Amino acid sequence: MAKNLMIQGTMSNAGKSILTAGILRVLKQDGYRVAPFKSQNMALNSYITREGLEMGRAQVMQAEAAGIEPNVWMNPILLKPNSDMGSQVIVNGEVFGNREARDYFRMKKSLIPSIMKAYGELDSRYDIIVIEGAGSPAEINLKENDIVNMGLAALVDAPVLLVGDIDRGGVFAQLLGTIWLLEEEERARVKGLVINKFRGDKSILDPGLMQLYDKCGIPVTGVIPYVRLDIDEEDSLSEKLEQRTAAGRIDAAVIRVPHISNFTDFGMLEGCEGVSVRYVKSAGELGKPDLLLLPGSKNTMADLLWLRENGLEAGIQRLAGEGCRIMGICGGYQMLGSLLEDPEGVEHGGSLAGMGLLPVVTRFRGKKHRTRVEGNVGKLSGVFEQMSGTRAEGYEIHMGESTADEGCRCFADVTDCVTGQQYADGCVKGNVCGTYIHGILDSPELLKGMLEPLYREKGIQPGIYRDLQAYKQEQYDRLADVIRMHLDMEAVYRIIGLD
Ligand SMILES: NC(=O)CC[C@H](N)C(=O)O
Repeated sequence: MAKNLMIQGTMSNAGKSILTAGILRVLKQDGYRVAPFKSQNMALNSYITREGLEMGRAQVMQAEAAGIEPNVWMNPILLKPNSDMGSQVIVNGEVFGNREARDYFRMKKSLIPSIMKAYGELDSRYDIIVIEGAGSPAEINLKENDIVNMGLAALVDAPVLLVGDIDRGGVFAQLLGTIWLLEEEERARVKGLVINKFRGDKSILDPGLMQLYDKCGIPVTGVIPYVRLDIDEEDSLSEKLEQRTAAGRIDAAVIRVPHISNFTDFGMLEGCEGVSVRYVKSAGELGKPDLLLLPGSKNTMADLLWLRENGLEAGIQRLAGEGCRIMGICGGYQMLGSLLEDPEGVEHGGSLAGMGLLPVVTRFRGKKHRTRVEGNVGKLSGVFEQMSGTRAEGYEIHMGESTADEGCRCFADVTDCVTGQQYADGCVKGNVCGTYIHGILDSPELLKGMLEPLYREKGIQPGIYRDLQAYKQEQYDRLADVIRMHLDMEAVYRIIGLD
């Protein structure tokens, strides 16, 4: 049986995910077999495992930090909000169905066996499981059916570290308020407090820490400074979406649709020298980019209507006519087509004309296409010629299935890594292309083939294509250094029961 430790926060974005990843990294460096766990995640940024199952990105990042392959056991429930009222509920990697918030709240408890089964799989394989909570354990209106914070801690008998965010202010009230709102036996689980995102002089903070201890009897296990690391975390990703200006010389614009999903697709591009990636929300911001990217969307038709109403669609069509390189990924690819049909009301319902830039019709159906693929880009000409034959790999997550007109060029020939089935992916017409493959731009050869002609046109030196995996590992090691320096790891080992 594994030992465990749970990281809970005083609020969302207190830094639980990163702290969990950092602790996992330190434990891994110290020679333990470790795994992350979060019973329920709410995010549109998901990932497909080797088995073709869907899970949240935060646990993928944490698995990378722990040096192991991501598995749905690490995140048995994923909620993907697809309307103002509700979410698509994914249980153990597969779609369970759409649920309104109220209905989900009622059914939550019935998911405990699935959660415990997933946890049990990790329990038998690893030495230590570091569990991440969600939001705050002191939401007194939600406590009754809790399966993510103290409810889960009790189910798996985990000691808790409670993290507060000093950057947003009121950290003493956050921590004490949370402690005071807990039941006696819940409070007894909290073995240490962590102050996160601290900037300033620690000696000024110290008297406050003493008083905090006097008031609740729980020691402060660490004061973690505000650090800027390049790690795929929901918060930092959302900050990226606010990037508006094109400072680099190749201007890549990503259309920031309201239901944007899988925006990790652009991480590698962001790291290329001489390229600036900006996110565009209105027609006025569109400008004249060198490369226009339409990202995935959890609700393609609703987002297409949004583009239509705010004038962005007309702007994109104008750019297409002017020869701008346009690439749509998944939902973005679907929008570029001629028609979208949703007879069963899977996402939006009804049918809608697409942008008409690719001869493709998309039909939504009840079954999710979910897999990893690998293959090669086809023989392309014109602005995309240099991408021809390059290796293409990544993953697919979509409800819609697209059919391209006979005789038109596909984007890539791929093999489904789960079933072994071979098929043609996507479509290319002139300077517009579309693909279902998420993570496509992480393939260095393909990215090079896309960018090099642009570097040449602009007369600038080709950029550096970094080794994404090595770069990520380096970031996790830097995170571990910060954790070792500022979190009392001896105390953490004691709390885990490994002193
Ligand atoms: N990941 C995506 O972009 C999904 C596209 C679309 N919502 C579908 O499910 O078909």
